[in-house]
Amino acid sequence: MASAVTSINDIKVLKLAEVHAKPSKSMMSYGTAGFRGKANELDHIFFRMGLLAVLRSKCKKAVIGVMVTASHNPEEDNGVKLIDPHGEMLQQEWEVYATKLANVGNDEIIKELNNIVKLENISLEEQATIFTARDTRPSSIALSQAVKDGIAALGGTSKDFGLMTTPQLHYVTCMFNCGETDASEESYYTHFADAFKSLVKEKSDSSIVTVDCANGVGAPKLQKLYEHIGGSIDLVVHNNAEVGNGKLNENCGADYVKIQQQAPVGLNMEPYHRYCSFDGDADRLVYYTLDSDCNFILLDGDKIASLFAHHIQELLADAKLEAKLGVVQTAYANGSSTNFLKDKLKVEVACVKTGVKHLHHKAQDFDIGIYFEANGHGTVTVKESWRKLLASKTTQTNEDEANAAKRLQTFLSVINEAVGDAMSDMLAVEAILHAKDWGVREWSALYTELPNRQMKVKVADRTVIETTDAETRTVKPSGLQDGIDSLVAQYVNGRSFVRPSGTEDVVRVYAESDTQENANSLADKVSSLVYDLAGGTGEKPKCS
Ligand SMILES: CC(=O)N[C@H]1[C@@H](OP(=O)(O)O)O[C@H](CO)[C@@H](O)[C@@H]1O
Ligand SMILES: [Mg+2]
Repeated sequence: MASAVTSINDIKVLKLAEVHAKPSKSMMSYGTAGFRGKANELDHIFFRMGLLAVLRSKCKKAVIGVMVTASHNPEEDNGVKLIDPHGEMLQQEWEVYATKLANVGNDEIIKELNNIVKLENISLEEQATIFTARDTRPSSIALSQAVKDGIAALGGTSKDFGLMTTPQLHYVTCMFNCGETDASEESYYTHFADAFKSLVKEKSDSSIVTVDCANGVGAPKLQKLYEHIGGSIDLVVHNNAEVGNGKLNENCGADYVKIQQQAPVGLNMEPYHRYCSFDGDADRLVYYTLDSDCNFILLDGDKIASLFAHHIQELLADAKLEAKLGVVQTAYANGSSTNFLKDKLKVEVACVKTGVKHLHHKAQDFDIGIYFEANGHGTVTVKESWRKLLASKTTQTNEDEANAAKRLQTFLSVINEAVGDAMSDMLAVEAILHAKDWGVREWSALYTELPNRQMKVKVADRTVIETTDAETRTVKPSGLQDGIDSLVAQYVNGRSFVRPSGTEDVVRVYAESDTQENANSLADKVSSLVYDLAGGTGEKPKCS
């Protein structure tokens, strides 16, 4: 353990800050999921996030996680995010400190740190422990070291878990702070594999799942999970950089499949067989298959949320249990999924801004909150008070009701509540399909998506676009929203919105309509409008 400190050791911090010097022009902000950018421009940010994690740990008197990953971004990028004690994303007020600390000159670092200490009333005598982990990017090793240098500079202790998926680091951070002092990667596998094996005792004929791991950290970790699961499921790992020569996220992974609406590279699909994709740090999951005419069918985050809601609702009814059940989505959710949840299942649906921190927060308003981004990032949260109610139901005399309560309890234990987790969500999907004796065909028939299209527009400065109403409408630049409104009015079931990305240097355009042709055409027209009114650069984007 490092010795307690009563004031910031200026000399030590400044010496290491020189080693991890900030390029003079660099200005970055803590975005949708932490800092992201070109890996070779980020060294100072990682060092400073090590510093910040120490203050956060002292402030919360708990272990804090720091994950080194840029998720679905290209291999050349990297990123860093802090994980709060219960495995949640960093509290939003601290994102402001993170941005400030990332952008000050080296000479102002000490002032900024002292400022946070004062504002948050942090006792520097507290011990600080930080868990770190990284994805498979070549740059991640050196950038993890920069984080550890930051931790050491402020006298914190770091424990490096090495290669891990993002949800694994969330899980071990949460478990350790909940009192499981031997929380480890191994305890992650044991927990989820045991939960799955008690839900699925025998594999069914249709349970071969081919998993595209995006050539990322998900591949070796899924292999390990599979070793713990034994004979309950057949998994085939595809796009594993350890055995092939594929590049991280290149023409593969959940983001590629969702946006391109096509299979990842090298996958030969058969009608109605089961396929899914993780993203680069394995916190997103999408399923897909082919129909009998070999049309590509995507079962994305919206379909997963709908399947979860359908199943949980059934178990609640069987157990005769009341619960405030809600689903949280973003504007990217397909209109048909929202209608299905509201009109067919009669479930409350909330729409919040993009970024799981917003969804997670809102989900906690419900006894059982299911949240998913359409891209496949999501999970289920359960209120502690309601969990107790469920536990008491499992011991009631009515056997059928008690058994249904037990099934729900076990189902909830296969979910990683701390954060969306591709591996645990995949187990949850497989457990539901097994319980219902469904294949992808039955699952996909829950509702039919409205055709949609997403596009990216490059502009000189994406901050010229400002949004409101959970990012569904723009307020700046002037004329853009009016233009979008009049285009949307020309399409049957038209819907479109634009927002600056928080992880890439682009403006995202989303469009939905009655046919794919119309969705493409609306997306093209809105993209062109963004290009003209928001300072587009390079070639005008076109999807059709
Ligand atoms: C449309 C879309 O998929 N946006 C993604 C993407 O954020 P942007 O702010 O849109 O770049 O990355 C986030 C982090 O992974 C994820 O939470 C979010 O859903
Ligand atoms: Mg990710």
